[in-house]
Amino acid sequence: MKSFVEVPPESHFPLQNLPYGVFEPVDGDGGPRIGVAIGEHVLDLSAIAVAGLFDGPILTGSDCFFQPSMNVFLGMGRPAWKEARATIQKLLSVDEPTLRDNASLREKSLWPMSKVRMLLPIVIGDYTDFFSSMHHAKNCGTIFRGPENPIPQNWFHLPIAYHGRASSIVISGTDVVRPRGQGHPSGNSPPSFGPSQKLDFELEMAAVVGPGNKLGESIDVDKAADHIFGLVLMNDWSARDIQAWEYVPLGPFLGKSFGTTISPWIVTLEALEPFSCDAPKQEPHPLPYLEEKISRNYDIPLEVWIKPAKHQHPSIVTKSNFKNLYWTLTQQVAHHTINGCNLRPGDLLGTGTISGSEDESLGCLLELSWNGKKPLFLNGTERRFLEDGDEVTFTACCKGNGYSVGFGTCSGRVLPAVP
Ligand SMILES: O=C(O)/C=C/C(=O)CC(=O)CC(=O)O
Ligand SMILES: [Ca+2]
Ligand SMILES: [Mg+2]
Repeated sequence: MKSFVEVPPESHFPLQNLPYGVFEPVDGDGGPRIGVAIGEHVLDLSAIAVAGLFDGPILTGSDCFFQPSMNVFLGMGRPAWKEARATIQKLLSVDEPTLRDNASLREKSLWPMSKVRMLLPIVIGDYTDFFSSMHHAKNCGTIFRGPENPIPQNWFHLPIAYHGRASSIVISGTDVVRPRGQGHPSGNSPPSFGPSQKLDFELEMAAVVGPGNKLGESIDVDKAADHIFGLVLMNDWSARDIQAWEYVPLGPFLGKSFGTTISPWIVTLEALEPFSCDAPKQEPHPLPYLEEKISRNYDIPLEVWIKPAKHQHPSIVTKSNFKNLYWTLTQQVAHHTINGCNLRPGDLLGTGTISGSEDESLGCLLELSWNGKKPLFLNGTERRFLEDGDEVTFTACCKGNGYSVGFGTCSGRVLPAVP
């Protein structure tokens, strides 16, 4: 499978991937539109639609690619997604002359990535964050609540989550301002107040919801995959000092809601299919509404890099994998809707921090530095939590036979707190 558009060998975006995003030209030549990444270019789907090349039964005449966000297309569901993928894959392939031999259409529709700015691809009505890595749950439980019973009893029976804040989700490349807030009182003194002293990243991925469900109805776990369009990388920036003081008994609030960063390219479940793998065995057995005929995970290697302000190069701080998750995406969707809560196209479902079992595969600094007790070294520089000027970058790339299906990067730099 090869494209007439040049794809460098290490590219995350060969013809097998075709992730979706929303971009605008940097020179101000028109507004936001939907595109698909191919090598170091973006294919403008609005230009392809204007040329009448989406000519299948569902997409002919549709306005879904004339939108400034993906939501309309997301709501159309898997038959439309399959049709679009087949059309785009054919149009970009090396033996297909339609676009390859049409210089004026290529000029209008293929943008070098250096000439575009990526935007949030979806209007996110609601954002939920799960807690689905057992290693992360165990480590956080030990740190916050003690080693006796680190994982709460409910954790093995349901995918725990909290409702996150959608308004502060930003696209990769956006700076994040260090939050201010209250921290634990020491002794008889009042709570402390000021810039967070324990700012952290959380290595997550997030599912982008396609068609939703009606209020009052629920989504069957065996049909839940049809409600998931694809995945992005997600950094759930977390202020551990604010979180530890505020979260009893209602859960995370201001320690998380000041910022969440996502990567711009949504990699579809179709593109991830070759990397699907068995999900871990669940013991105790889940209740019937969470029991699925086929329980799958994806083998997606993940990395986190930090570049301190004064460093020339970033240093790697952890290597994890999506397959470390205990609860599957489909179980998360089934659980989210079992009470009749409605999901809507464009909703974002964070997986929770993806920690593995090894010291080198932990998904946040809280775990890596064991709440600041044990420093990490970034090319000689000590880190317990994030410092101003640190740039945190996540990346993920599945290795196929002679090709990669990658996510690009999800990055953000820490700015000092407002005085
Ligand atoms: O165990 C706790 O008290 C807190 C855990 C988290 O902060 C994690 C959270 O946001 C969910 C996750 O990312 O897994
Ligand atoms: Ca989180
Ligand atoms: Mg956050």
